Amino acid sequence: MFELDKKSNLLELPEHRYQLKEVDEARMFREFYPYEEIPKIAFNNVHVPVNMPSEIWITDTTFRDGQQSRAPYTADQIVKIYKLLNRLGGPKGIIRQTEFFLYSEQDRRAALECMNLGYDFPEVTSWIRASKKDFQFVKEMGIKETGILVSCSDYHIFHKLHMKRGEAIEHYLGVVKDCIEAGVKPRCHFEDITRADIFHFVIPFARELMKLMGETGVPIKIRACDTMGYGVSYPGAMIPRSVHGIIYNLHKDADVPHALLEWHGHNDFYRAVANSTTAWLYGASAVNCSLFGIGERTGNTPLEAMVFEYAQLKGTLDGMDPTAITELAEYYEREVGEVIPPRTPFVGKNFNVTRAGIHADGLLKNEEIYNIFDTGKILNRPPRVAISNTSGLAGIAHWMNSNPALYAYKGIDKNNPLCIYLKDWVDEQYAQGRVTVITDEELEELIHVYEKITD
Ligand SMILES: CC(C)C(=O)C(=O)O
Repeated sequence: MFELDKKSNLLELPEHRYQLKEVDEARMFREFYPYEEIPKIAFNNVHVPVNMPSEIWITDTTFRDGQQSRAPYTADQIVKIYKLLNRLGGPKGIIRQTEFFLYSEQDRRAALECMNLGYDFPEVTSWIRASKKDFQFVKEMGIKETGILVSCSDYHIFHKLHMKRGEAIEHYLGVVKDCIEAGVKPRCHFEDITRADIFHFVIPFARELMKLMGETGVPIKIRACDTMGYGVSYPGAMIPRSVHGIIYNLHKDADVPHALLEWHGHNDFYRAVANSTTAWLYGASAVNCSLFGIGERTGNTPLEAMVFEYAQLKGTLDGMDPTAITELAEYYEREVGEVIPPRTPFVGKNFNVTRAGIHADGLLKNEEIYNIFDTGKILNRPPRVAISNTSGLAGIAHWMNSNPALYAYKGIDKNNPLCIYLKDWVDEQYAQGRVTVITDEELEELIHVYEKITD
């Protein structure tokens, strides 16, 4: 286990915690991020309590972070996806908000069309340049909340903004005040929080924001952005990489209410889902996600994954309709031109396709043996078997039974002569040196041949 040397000042004395600390040079947290080496996960064995809010929900960034990493959606595509998000999130609004760019005419038209549908959820919010003019514009469009970028690591403060920490806070507070004055609720995106000085920048700044909230009576949201996907959820891991540490301290040391705390993750180290669930468990009501995880670089937390995390944690889907996930995936592949990798959980073409004969045999005897849940009922995707050299007669019979195109053969037994005919052909293929799986189309064609021979 990686341990820091004793001189490390990462363990702060409590009385120093809430004070902004000016530094002459950017603090790059080289102990964790040496750059020319793999980042390190350090442990100090500080454990914080699980404290899941009674109400948790999902917010969506498909049209913001999602669109940053791909060709823009057309307005019609946005409206179609928005409608499906509404159906997926259900009447209780488990998918509570979604955020829109408002830069181009097309962005604005799409946002207005979605608002005109009159749905309660997901609420349309915005993402704009932080200027008085743009806040006014958001207000005029009837949008009640906007995201504002408040980058919080020295990487950004020193090397992008060329400011000192105090200056950055002054600047951000000015922007937030302008937003409130324009009559729009601010959502502060704490960019790069997993490389930020939590006790000497993040907490003092969050406390200033909470003070402003007290003075104005306007709720100020804090979105903790793990911009580079460095966050970890391991017990005893050190801040600023510890997701639970960040959420716990924002709630406890800066008094940010659960309902105003949100987590935004990235998947650079394959941790986006676990980190988002951790944020819920340790006190953030909201996790920000994008459909199929489409977002900058390796992407964001996949929204569909958090639907299933929600259902598992809460023991209920709470009115969400996951069959909309299947429709969204089909729509993305058919109309949006996105290729969903076939092994992607819940949505990939093969997520519940079994290949090995022994597994297919089990699936045929009892579906539950090799299917994660009733994917037919919950996602409208019954489990399937793909045919290969290991499928066997049972696999072929299951493939026939689960193929909607072969309705006439429903209930066919593995000893039926047609199954034996197909298996002989499959065996012959592999005997001749084939290395790929057999496609549905090939087998369907062969069935037509068999029907003709036996007619
Ligand atoms: C730009 C910010 C808000 C972001 O999306 C992130 O930090 O990932």
